[in-house]
Amino acid sequence: MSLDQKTAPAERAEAEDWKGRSDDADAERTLAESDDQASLVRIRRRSFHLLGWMLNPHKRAMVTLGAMLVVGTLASLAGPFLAMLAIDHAIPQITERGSYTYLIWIAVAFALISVVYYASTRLFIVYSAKISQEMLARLRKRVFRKFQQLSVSFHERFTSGRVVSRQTSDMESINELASQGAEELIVSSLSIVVIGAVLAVMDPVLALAAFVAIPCMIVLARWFSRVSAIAYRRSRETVADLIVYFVESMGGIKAVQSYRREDRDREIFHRLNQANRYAQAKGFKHNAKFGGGTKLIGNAVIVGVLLFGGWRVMNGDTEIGVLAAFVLYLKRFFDPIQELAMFYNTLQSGSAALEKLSGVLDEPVEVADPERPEPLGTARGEVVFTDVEFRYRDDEVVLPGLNLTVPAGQTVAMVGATGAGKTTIAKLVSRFYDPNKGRVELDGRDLRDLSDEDLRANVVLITQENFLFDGTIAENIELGRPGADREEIERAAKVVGADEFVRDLPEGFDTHVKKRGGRLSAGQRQLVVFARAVLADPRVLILDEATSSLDIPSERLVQRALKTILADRTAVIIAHRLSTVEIADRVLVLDSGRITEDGSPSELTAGEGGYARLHRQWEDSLV
Ligand SMILES: Nc1ncnc2c1ncn2[C@@H]1O[C@H](COP(=O)(O)OP(=O)(O)OP(=O)(O)O)[C@@H](O)[C@H]1O
Repeated sequence: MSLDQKTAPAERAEAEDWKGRSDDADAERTLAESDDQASLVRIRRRSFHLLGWMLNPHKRAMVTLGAMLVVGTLASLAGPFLAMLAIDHAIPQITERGSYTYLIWIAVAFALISVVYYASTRLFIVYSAKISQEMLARLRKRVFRKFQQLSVSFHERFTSGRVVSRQTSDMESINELASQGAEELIVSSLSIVVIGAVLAVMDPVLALAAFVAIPCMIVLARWFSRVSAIAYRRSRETVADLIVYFVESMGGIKAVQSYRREDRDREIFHRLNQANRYAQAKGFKHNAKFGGGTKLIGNAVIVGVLLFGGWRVMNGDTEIGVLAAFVLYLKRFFDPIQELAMFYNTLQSGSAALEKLSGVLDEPVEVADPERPEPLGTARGEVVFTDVEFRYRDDEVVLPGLNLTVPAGQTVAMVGATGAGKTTIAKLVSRFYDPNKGRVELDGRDLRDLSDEDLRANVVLITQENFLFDGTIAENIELGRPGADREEIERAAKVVGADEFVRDLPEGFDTHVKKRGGRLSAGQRQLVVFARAVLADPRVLILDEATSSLDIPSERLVQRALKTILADRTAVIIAHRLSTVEIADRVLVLDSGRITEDGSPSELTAGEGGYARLHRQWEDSLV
């Protein structure tokens, strides 16, 4: 993990594959430079597809919600019109004939419309929130599932910070778009059209005078959309950088503290924080200019309309109630224009988030389950590599053409210098990756043709990571074979010698291991993982440096247990400690992805090869 300042830009470049069009300026520039119109079209189509998937289950509800919104908006717009009727028609009836009937009808209509407005707004808010939250929960679930399916290679390339940012800031942008954006769009557009029409009908000349301001508003709105899009994008980028850095830094907190990187990390975080602050401040500055500008234009129009309208009233060209309604409507006419420009931002960030999330969902699952898996049942455990060539993405070739047969039941130890390719072989047997060329087979079946279920039931990899999940020791062991009873769990623990330390714990097998097993020592965690593997009872067991955190007595204990555990299954042991190698039937020495020595431990020890040399050095060290 890199905690360096360069992390963010490097990651941004990495993120290109599943970025949205507007994830960052660099990405956008890359697309623009290559004039990759096809990519743009593909990304847009991908986003629309995702949007369609999100909206599909709610189509009917959306129509109902739209109707509620239209009713609510129309009801809210009725006020000034009723005021006009009251001033121009109802009040003259009182003054001329002493009749209050017209005014009472207007008051009743106003009360009814208010009730309609209240009911429709309330229903709209409750149901739109329900639907948007359902939509988001469904999307989050799908994205989570996708992240689970994506291969180890994906997660090795994309840091957890990026993944977290997809599930947080991107979801938030979509939430904003779904919960406020759509409402703003409908209410604002409807208000502009309805008010414009009402004004034009009430007094076309006065309306024309008021509409002179529209081009100014459009120019201002276009300026705002342009500058705020840049500021918005910058603030989103900086928020994402903050999340990424925070997650990465906290993920490596032990290393940060032990290497005293706190000051440096604080400095980097401070810089990212400042960048975010400036980006946000810039956005607010634009908002202030735009908000103030629209108000200024709106008020200038109202002043103009008052003067011109007053003159028209004096000349008897229009009614005073019409002028009052005009003034009331004009305010509501310009506010939506302002809201539409703001909506543009929500739309921008929402669609960028959609693009990125649709990219994640589109990411090919490199190690995919076959469409029609070959049934395996219980395997014998023969593992065969045939002409296997492998490289990590575009890096150098790690395995140039490996041929290896491990007969069922054999215990093979792999030794070799750091970087020789031992772990890579283990990952290929566990199918965390597929070979670029050649085949890896289990009992004559290509691993690519096996269902994930069959593969995981038959092949188990134990690494030195010793990952324990949040839960009790018993629950962690039970993961090996879900549904196993307590007796089986305790027996598995006994086989690897884990029962002793477990019994010393206050709650025995029901002791909570805390986050990632933090309650246990590294060696204890390893024993729990071993017990889990014993319970799983796979045909092929791969141990990658799996005993490295055990102390000598525990290792001896596990080694004794290993003899029992490995007795009737195929095993591949990767070990730096030669004591572990001793129990193997066969030793492979690896160098740059090639097998340079292959034989029983005694044969190789007796020879003159690299293994014999290593073995002598090891014996000398023991002395
Ligand atoms: N995820 C990865 N992405 C790119 N290259 C990788 C990756 N993992 C390993 N490599 C490279 O592949 C080569 C083989 O690595 P591997 O982990 O298989 O070696 P190893 O023999 O297990 O080493 P060690 O004994 O240190 O664990 C190394 O050159 C390493 O840099």
